[in-house]
Amino acid sequence: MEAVSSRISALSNSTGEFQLESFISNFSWWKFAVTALVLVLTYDQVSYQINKGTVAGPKFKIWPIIGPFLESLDPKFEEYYAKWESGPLSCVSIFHKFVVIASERDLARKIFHSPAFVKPCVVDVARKILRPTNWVFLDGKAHVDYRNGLNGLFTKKALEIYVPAQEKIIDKYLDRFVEMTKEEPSVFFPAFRELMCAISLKTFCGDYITDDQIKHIADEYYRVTAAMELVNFPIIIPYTKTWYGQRAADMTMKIFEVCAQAAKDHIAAGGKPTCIADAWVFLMQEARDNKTEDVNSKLLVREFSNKEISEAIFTFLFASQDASSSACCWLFQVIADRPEVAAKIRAEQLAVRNGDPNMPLSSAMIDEMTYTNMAVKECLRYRPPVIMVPYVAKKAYPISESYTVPKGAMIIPTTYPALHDPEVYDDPEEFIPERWVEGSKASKNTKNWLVFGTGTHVCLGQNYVKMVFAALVGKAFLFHDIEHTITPLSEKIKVFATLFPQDDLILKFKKRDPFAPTVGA
Ligand code: HEM
Repeated sequence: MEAVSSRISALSNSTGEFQLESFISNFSWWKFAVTALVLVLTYDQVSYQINKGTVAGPKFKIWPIIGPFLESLDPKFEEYYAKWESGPLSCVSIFHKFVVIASERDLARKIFHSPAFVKPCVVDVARKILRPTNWVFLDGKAHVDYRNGLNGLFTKKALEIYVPAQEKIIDKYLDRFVEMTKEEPSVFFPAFRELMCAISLKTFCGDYITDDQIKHIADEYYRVTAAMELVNFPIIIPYTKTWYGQRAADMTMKIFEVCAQAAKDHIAAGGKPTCIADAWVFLMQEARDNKTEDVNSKLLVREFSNKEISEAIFTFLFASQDASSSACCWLFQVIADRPEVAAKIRAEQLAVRNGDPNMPLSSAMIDEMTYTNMAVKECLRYRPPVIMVPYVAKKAYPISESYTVPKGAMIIPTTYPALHDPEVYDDPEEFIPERWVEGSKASKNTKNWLVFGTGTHVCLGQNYVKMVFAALVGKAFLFHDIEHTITPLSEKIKVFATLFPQDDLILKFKKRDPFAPTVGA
């Protein structure tokens, strides 16, 4: 009996081996490749279905593996808009990245306010460009503590210190714009990027940074923006976009390091703060000498190295440059197209200077510019520079009763839909500064005001932004006639990290008598 069964098993073994052998010998490479491909494609579609769950999105990944990668290289505002309209939560999958987009106000707010589940998501290459040691990559308590230490640089008292340096730069560039467009109108997208960069750099580094360095950084900075594409090769290869971006960032941080040391020398010699670098060193000194009662300032008690200060200042430039350039383009376009708004701004600018147009700017004066501030606020609502803020789920995140964002997925709160909500803003597609008068529906519904995000990562520079823009457009329109050449693309929106007019904004600046009657007020 045993002999029979062992023969049978030997036979079946040898048959099995024979079948396996012939299977392997018949299994050519192309069959292997096809099988592997089918498995990968099936896995890609199945994991997409599992992640997608109940949220809106294509039934299948129409482009297997890559998803809408090609569209992401040239993003269109209309495509984003269609996505937001497709449901309160919608999704896309690009390569291995699964992305959930929240277009409803309360869902967006919930994400901003869920630091236990989510943290800001930067493209992989950002860690290399901003350096892994940078404070922006801190999470939880470490982030809150570091950030509280920086708050002192953006208080009302601190912002006041930076106004004279900002005014000098504003005046210089406004004169340059007149000269630049003496013969004919010019495209202003690059000019406004340079202006924004110059204002930031003067605010951050005061007179420690030279005009040549400002020009050089402004010229090179676009390489940093260009390097931050959604999908990047994980290694920085020489002469690619990411390589140029990293070089531009390193060059800028080196300049900031030298400025940080100059600020330390200035404050040590008893100098008064004039810029952010000074203010930081000054607060550090006060904390060290135990001269401050402010709990947040006490967080600055340790010695921050020049490298650390330079990295943090670079994050201010990084956070501000694209968003501020976008806001600047829309503000000038929108006001130049509306003579009645320009007229009100001019009248107010003369009034806050008590009829003396040459009175230097101050933060108290900027506070008094009620209408100008409303125009700035309305422009930030009408064309919010940042329309989506990418976060990543640190763990499975139950965002609604029916949907849990999978761990590792990107989760993106939007700002645009809340800022164009017709229930809060009548005629949301119209630019109406008056909607912000005190006590109005718009100003009471603060939950919709997502221009600067909300929660633990809310924009550190938001008060700074409002002050700079009120100061800038105030002076620009008081002293200039600004003509906008309207083209069929002026109102069309281009996405380049933030939003811009598709024709890159064509303007002409002409000096005007600040006492000239304001037509249309
Ligand atoms: C119009 C101009 C600006 C807009 C629309 C804007 C908008 C934003 C938004 C939406 C966020 C994300 C907030 C969140 O996740 O809740 C942010 C973060 C940030 N912004 Fe701004 N920003 C502007 C200019 C600036 C400027 C001028 C500075 C600095 C001088 C700045 C510094 C920062 C920093 C440091 C963060 C990160 C804060 C953190 O992670 O704790 N921003 N900004």
